[in-house]
Amino acid sequence: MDPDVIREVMTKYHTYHKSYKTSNEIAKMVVTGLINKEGEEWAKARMKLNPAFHLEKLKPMVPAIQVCSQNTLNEWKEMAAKGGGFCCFDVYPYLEVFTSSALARLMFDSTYTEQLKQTFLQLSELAFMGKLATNPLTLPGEKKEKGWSKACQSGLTGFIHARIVRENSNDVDRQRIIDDIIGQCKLFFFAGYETNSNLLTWTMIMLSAHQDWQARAREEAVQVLGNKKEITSEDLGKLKIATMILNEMLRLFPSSMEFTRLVEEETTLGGYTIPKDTLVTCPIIILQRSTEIWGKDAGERFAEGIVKATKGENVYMPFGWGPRICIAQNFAFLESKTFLAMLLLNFTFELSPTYVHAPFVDFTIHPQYGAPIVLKKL
Ligand code: HEM
Repeated sequence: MDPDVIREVMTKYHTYHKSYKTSNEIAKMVVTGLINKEGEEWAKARMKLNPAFHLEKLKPMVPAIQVCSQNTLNEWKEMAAKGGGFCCFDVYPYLEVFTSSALARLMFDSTYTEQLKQTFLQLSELAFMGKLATNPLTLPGEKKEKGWSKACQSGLTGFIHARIVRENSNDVDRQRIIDDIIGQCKLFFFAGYETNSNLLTWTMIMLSAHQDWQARAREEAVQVLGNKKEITSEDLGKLKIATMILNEMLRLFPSSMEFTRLVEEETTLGGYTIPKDTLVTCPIIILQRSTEIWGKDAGERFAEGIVKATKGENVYMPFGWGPRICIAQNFAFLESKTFLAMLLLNFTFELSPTYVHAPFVDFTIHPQYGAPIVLKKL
């Protein structure tokens, strides 16, 4: 797989379209917002959304992410207290709740209320059905999904109304704005909760297996954060070991193994003629896992950043590449680093003997049998 060919596919977004066209009704409910747009329509929508994801705009969110992290860790502390300082459980579902609650902050500036939790649960049911709906056939159970879709729609409408009222923007065509925002919210939820919980889950699994790195990351967290009550984005910027670890996790377990694009007009690529209506797949996992390119393991590879680690080559794309690169990578890092640092300050952890290493791929790469981990309160 030639990295330059992948670069070409990912960069020329007018020629290589995201291939989310489907006649399946469930998939249509799931694939909404920015990801469903092409050409000028996409460019306009992306331009509107970009500022909300600039690092400067996101920095003030760190305290709210810290509260979400603390809530999850408090639950773990309670479990540990009952077990004499130890607990053992599958961390994956808890990390999904954590990432959902952080998204609630991002989207609605709201805590993770019971009502929002219900809406997100319905959305994740829809996402699950969406994964099954990768063929054009109508699946049994679709009627139920329509019910969920309606319920999500009305749940989200409530939260958006509350925010519009709070922000006093009552002088415009509300329904149009609301429909548009709902589409984006659904997408942010689908794109954001599983990707980030996967990243944190693999990080916990791998740091359990590599205690030396866990110790290094903890030492750094203690040095940078000590007993600080409130974490800032500047603190997070100093967590170099944590950043190296997260980069390596995204190399080994990228959420998307491959990117698929649809060629709508005949074109040429890498010396080949590609006929109209062909799907082109870029399997980035092959590049990111190539021992020829990367050697055997991470070592200190990411110590001086991604450009040095890749020697400037286009071989590392966990957030995609080109104009349609992930809009929220800054948010993903703020969220993951905050949680990881707080986790390291509160617990040591190792793999449960029941853990089975079985990376499983549907839309994302996650552990097929969960992530049972033994945590010890520090
Ligand atoms: C570790 C976390 C994440 C990873 C690894 C990740 C990965 C990706 C990748 C690979 C793409 C490009 C897909 C393609 O080109 O086919 C993408 C796009 C996107 N991501 Fe993320 N993502 C993460 C977190 C998030 C979060 C938290 C959000 C929302 C809050 C989000 C929202 C989006 C959106 C809206 C797009 C579409 C951009 C466009 O088409 O212009 N992602 N993401």
